[in-house]
Amino acid sequence: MLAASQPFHRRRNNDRSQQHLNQGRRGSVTAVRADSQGFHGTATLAGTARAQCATGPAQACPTAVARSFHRRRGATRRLDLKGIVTVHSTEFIHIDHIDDEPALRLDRVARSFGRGDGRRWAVRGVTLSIGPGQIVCLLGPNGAGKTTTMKMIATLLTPDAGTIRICGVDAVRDPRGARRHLSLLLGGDRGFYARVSAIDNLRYFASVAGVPRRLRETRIDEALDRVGLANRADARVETFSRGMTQRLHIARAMLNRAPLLLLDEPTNGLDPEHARDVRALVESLRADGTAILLTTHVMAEAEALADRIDMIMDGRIVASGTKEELAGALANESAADGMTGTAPATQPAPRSLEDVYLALLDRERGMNARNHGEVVR
Ligand SMILES: Nc1ncnc2c1ncn2[C@@H]1O[C@H](COP(=O)(O)OP(=O)(O)OP(=O)(O)O)[C@@H](O)[C@H]1O
Repeated sequence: MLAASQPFHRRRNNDRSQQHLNQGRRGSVTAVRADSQGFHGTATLAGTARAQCATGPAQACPTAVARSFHRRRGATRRLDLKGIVTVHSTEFIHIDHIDDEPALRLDRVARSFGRGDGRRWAVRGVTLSIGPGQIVCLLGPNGAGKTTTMKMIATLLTPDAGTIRICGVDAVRDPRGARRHLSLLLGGDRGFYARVSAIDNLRYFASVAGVPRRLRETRIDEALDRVGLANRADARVETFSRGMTQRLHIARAMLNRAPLLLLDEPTNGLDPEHARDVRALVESLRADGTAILLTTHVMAEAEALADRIDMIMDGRIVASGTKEELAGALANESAADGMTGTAPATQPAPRSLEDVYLALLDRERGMNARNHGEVVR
């Protein structure tokens, strides 16, 4: 296994051809291994790239990139190499000029509902980005704007202002193009044909998701296997428990191998055992290089999974960082307030994410109340 971001190439390993895969001036290629059969595994590539496949096809490659290799064998052209590319026994791939482009970038995104006096802002200028293999958790109280943000990213709602780019594609100008790079998991009991088997449901959704016909059965088998439902593939969905249905949702979300996965409360209503299974699945998707935006009200889940927590309140990101960074910022503020006499200097440092979250809520509500008071006076 090659170390992350390590450029590499490989010379003739059999009598077929030279094998070569290297890194460009920017960006990274991670988690690729080579053996006598060629290159295997998952290359996580950030950005766009100029790529060449000189002598042979990239076999069993699931992404648009790899499909382009099949079609344009021997040709050199500009390809989108954002997200994950699984490369098997590729004869010759040369990659240069990888631009750094996160899987998701939101810039001052805003959305309101209603008109005239009844107009209310649900999201007020959210800016965030997520790179490959990163899990960002959007945490916030009911009505904070999490689902509205998710829906805008999923192109189900149009923002009133701001830009959303998914793997470099503008989601407002080109929603169809953006959708090719994302999967949305809303979960719950709905979303499948109850009287149809799990595998036939996935066949239907694979065709809807635009998975090429020749790759569908392999993808479906892999997805069912990965979520532990291979032995229930022919069972009707109506016979599934909640946990099984949720795992089937994840299998569905895996079909198009999107580099960006949106998970809205993925363990909502699951018992601890099934919630643990779902979390393990989410972690394995991150290990593949998938960028994941997650909403949850389960603090332990956010703490266990998130590389970064973006706390949203009243449509704004009010804090962003790891639990330790958020706790540190709160402790510094508390110390500064102690010095100015606006708060006791000896407030205990919040320990769990729940403590941090509740302290941040108190801080924001206190600030809002003070600002409101100033306006009223
Ligand atoms: N279709 C809609 N019409 C009018 N208002 C809406 C609509 N959808 C959301 N809102 C409002 O936008 C605000 C944000 O709602 P949103 O569902 O995004 O919050 P949330 O953080 O996902 O909440 P929860 O944790 O309860 O799911 C709320 O005040 C909500 O009432």
